[in-house]
Amino acid sequence: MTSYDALLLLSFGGPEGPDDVIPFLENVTRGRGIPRERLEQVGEHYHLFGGVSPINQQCRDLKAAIEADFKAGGVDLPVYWGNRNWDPYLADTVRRMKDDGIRRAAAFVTSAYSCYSCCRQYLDDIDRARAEVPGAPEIDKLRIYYNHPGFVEPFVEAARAALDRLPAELRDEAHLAFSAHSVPLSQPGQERYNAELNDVSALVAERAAPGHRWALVYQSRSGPPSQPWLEPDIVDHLDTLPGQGVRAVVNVPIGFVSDHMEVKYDLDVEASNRAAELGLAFERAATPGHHPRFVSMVRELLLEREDAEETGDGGGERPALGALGPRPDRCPAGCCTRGNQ
Ligand SMILES: CC1=C(CCC(=O)O)c2cc3nc(cc4[nH]c(cc5[nH]c(cc1n2)c(C)c5CCC(=O)O)c(CCC(=O)O)c4C)C(CCC(=O)O)=C3C
Ligand SMILES: [Fe+2]
Repeated sequence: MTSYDALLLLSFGGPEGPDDVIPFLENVTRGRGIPRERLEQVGEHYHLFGGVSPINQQCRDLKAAIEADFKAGGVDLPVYWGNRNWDPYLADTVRRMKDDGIRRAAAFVTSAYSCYSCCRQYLDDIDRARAEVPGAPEIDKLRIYYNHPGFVEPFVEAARAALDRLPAELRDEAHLAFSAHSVPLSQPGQERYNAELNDVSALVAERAAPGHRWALVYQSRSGPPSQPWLEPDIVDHLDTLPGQGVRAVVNVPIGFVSDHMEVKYDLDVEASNRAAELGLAFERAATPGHHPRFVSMVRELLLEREDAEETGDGGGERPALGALGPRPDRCPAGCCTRGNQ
């Protein structure tokens, strides 16, 4: 028996053709003070890929994999999918869930960390969508999972695979550059975000490439230059490496769940081109995507939540690797808002 009657996959959304690009970017940046030139630049990244972001197909693949895993694991729940910034918009999905008679859903968000953009903003999305739909189901976000074995293990495997793709004579000395989406230093939760990223990067480095040098760096910053964001940027970081005798780099996009546009352009085009200019061998590790271990984590998080409800506390096993321990089962009121890290 489960106390939930559906799983909601909640994601960012992305354009699916050239005409979607600008309206999508306007949705993402509404009220956020991102310079117009930056929007046009980012629009060009999407146009290089025919105006199609990979993220929606990745959500379809993940949804199908979760459905298959639920079926095999004896969890008899429908899976719905809704986005913050593009069709299927969350409010439309919530309306459909209500029409289907769903009363209480658990939400799995395609973002693994704590910070305003990663967590609170999705909670706000849920509140806003529910407010638009009278009689909307209750929707509970599952816990933050950046240090869950189901997130860490696929990265360890992917980092090893990327190392193996390097020329054999450079493999043993390769430098690991872990990267995550930058956020403004003014963003609530950024210190915690940085600490979580450091913790899990250390873990993946130690397991995939013990003894190798590594660094946590950032990418995809978008604010005006006057505004401080988390640094260093991956491209600036690459520039420093040849001077330190580094000849090969494995880039692990530890901040992301799937190979979406920030990975396909900012890493596979921009960072990879800079590495080539610098004469560095460069391999980018895959993100979890719909890796079976990542997919089974979704079921484990759901069952863990149900178990906690039955026993009336956060008890039971809550797997978490690294030094920081599991995040609270439910985000405390005000987490990742100003004044609360
Ligand atoms: C922390 C974080 C994650 C990771 C957590 C998570 O996954 O949620 C993330 C993911 C993503 N970011 C994405 C795309 C964009 N993010 C932008 C802008 C911004 N991101 C920010 C932060 C993050 N973003 C911030 C602080 C901004 C500034 C505006 C604001 O304060 O909100 C912009 C505007 C243009 C620009 O880049 O300036 C775009 C197009 C896509 C979709 C890619 C695709 O289409 O495949 C994904 C998954
Ligand atoms: Fe973003």
